[in-house]
Amino acid sequence: MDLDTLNPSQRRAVERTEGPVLILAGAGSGKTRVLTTRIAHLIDKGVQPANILAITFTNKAANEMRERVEQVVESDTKDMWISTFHSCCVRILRKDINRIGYNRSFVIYDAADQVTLVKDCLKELNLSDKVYEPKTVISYISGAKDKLKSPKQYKDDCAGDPRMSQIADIYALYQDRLKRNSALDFDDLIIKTVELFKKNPEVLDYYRSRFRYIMVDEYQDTSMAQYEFIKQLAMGHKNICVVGDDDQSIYGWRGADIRNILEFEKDYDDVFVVKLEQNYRSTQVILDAANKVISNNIERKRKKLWSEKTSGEKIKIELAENELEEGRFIADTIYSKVSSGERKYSDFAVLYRANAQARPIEDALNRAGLPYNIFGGTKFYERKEIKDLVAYLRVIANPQDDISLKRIINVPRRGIGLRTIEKIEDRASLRQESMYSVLIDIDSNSDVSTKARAKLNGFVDMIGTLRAIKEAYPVSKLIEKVLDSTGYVYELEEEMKKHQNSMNGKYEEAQDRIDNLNEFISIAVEFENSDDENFPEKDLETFLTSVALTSEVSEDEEPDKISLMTMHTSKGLEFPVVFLSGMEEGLFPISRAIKSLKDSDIEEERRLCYVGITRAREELFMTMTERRTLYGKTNHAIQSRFIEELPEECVEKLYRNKRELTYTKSSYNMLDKYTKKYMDSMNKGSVAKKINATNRNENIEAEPEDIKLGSKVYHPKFGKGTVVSVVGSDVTIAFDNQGIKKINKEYTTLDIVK
Ligand SMILES: Nc1ncnc2c1ncn2[C@@H]1O[C@H](COP(=O)(O)OP(=O)(O)OP(=O)(O)O)[C@@H](O)[C@H]1O
Ligand SMILES: [Mg+2]
Repeated sequence: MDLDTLNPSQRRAVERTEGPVLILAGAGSGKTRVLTTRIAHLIDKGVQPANILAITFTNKAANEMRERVEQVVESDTKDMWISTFHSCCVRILRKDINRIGYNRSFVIYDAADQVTLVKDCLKELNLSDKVYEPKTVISYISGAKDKLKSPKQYKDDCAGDPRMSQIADIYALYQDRLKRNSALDFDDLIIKTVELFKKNPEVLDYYRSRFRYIMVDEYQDTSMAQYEFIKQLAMGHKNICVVGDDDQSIYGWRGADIRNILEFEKDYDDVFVVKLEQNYRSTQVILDAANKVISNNIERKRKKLWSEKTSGEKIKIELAENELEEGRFIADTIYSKVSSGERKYSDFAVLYRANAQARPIEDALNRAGLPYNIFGGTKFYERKEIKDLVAYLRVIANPQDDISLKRIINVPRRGIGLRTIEKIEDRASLRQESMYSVLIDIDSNSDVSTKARAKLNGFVDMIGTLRAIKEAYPVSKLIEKVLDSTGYVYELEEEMKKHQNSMNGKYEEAQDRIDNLNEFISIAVEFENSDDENFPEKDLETFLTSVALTSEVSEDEEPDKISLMTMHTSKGLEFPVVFLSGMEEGLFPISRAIKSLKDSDIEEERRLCYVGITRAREELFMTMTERRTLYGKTNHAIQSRFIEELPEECVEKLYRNKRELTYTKSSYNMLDKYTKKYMDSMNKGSVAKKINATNRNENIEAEPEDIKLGSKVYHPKFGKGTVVSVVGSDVTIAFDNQGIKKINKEYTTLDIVK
């Protein structure tokens, strides 16, 4: 294997195979490449592939990493685990979750199932879903889980706050219902594994001795629960290598804790730290822009990044009239570069902040006849017919799943009314059993009419028959059986016949649904034929797992297509030409971050911008509109502050000759108060801006240990000051113009004033 292609720092990180290693480096510096090479190097040295565990951020990244390793090593790598946190934990749980009282054929609930379940819990607790908005409740529950807080601990923490303590009760019931349904949500996949390891040291021991070498990519975005999981596994041998970039931490809202990466050095002794400074991805222009934008963040470790690709085209900025014109600009640009032979479609990526922005871009690409793939769109799996079919499959795999059972018990309509369903539900909760158990001996239930009982028995028989054949049939055949014996396709065909001659769109709609169901059968066939090591078994449970875990990613990966995705999804990827669309205040940075008035929220948006910019290898476009219609509302758009932050010499404004962006008094008056405040601060020149104007080059960057009582320091936002106290990492500084502030020196880069 060829280590010569690596630079000396990269090489050191590859060769240091024993003990804890931390690679902290900026975008495009070869972190992922180091991990891949390190795996190959370990195998070369004679380490068994089965002893290796590598965690990546997406399934796509996992597959790429595996392919690259397979290209360079000769041994069979089938037993090596390269996967996401979620897939890795599912594999562990499928084997042993029964030890903590769950059924091994558990189902995985997605966001929509979670909402349904929370609504059920609210009903049971007599709470209004207006007061306790399900999505809000779920985000609290998820936050608690990410911090590994049980319902009881959460309740204790919330004592004295009636609303939060009520949410703790919902959380408790929610967990209880999940368990009764033999279901896990995404957060559970991690925390139940942590619990399994805690309660069953022999299981942990098995995995500790199995995974002798652990590697984690994109470590800056691991949540506390994921962090704990890795720590459990690694604490024995401590052969753990993590790579990350604090400037790319973009999942704060999901419980990811940037401090994990900064504190790695404290948790493991004798950490071998590697910094990589050469960027191999982007031109210097792109890097300058990225470095300049991110330098506006206060909470970060300062880094230098340089590239050998010195030249490079300027960043082009387009101002379009509205989102349709923006889409057209993107389509036109791509079309002209492809038709001139300069580029191919797969060289391009169009990134956006919110999924809803994709539609006008898609429209424009469709109109121009340009091929594209959407990544991260859950659209297909969110369709009603697909969710119905998946619900059937889940009930067949695990009849305890009440949420799925309720979804399909009367779909297609078979005369089972809401009243009957409620009675069954009541009885189930009285007997503390699943609805299916109640259905099995429905004849002993005199509340339900004879007629209804007959229908319910028919349903139970059908499910029973499908359950009986599930082992004997490959999944794709089983699906055909389901579609057939439930009458699902029959109903759609009838619908088509009924509307054959009408123009109301119902005919096409039914046809579309049948097409989608057939497409789902092809997904099952693909699953049966694939040799994806993350899903070694080919049974129904594994298929459902693969659907739950991969539904974020588009399956269709034709070679030459434009990629469309959110900025979040683009992490870790690279493209020759990148468009960052919707560069507008309120969209990017997103209004939630602006309104919270917390610097840390804007900083997270800025890190996302840094991720977006650094995806580009050669050319970068940024687009914005004057007016945008989104979520049904039309608004004046204001250029994003991130565009203001770009170095002027790196930018070319394509709209310069058309019209400069100006705001009239009336358009200003239409802005919301937050945007006005931002505009005002830009016009007047905020304090921060003035202070930044002092020449930084006069100062020298301080290591945390250089900061002592009496030191004269320079802070990028607050300016010059004098240290008046140091307690651990907390430094109190009296600033010349900004009063006294307390700052954590580990998370902020200060300069010493000469
Ligand atoms: N030593 C090297 N010589 C030549 N090319 C390299 C070298 N190291 C990395 N590269 C290339 O640079 C690009 C960026 O590398 P990689 O994706 O590993 O960076 P990264 O640090 O993981 O970036 P990100 O932070 O965006 O995930 C890749 O195309 C990779 O093949
Ligand atoms: Mg990477």
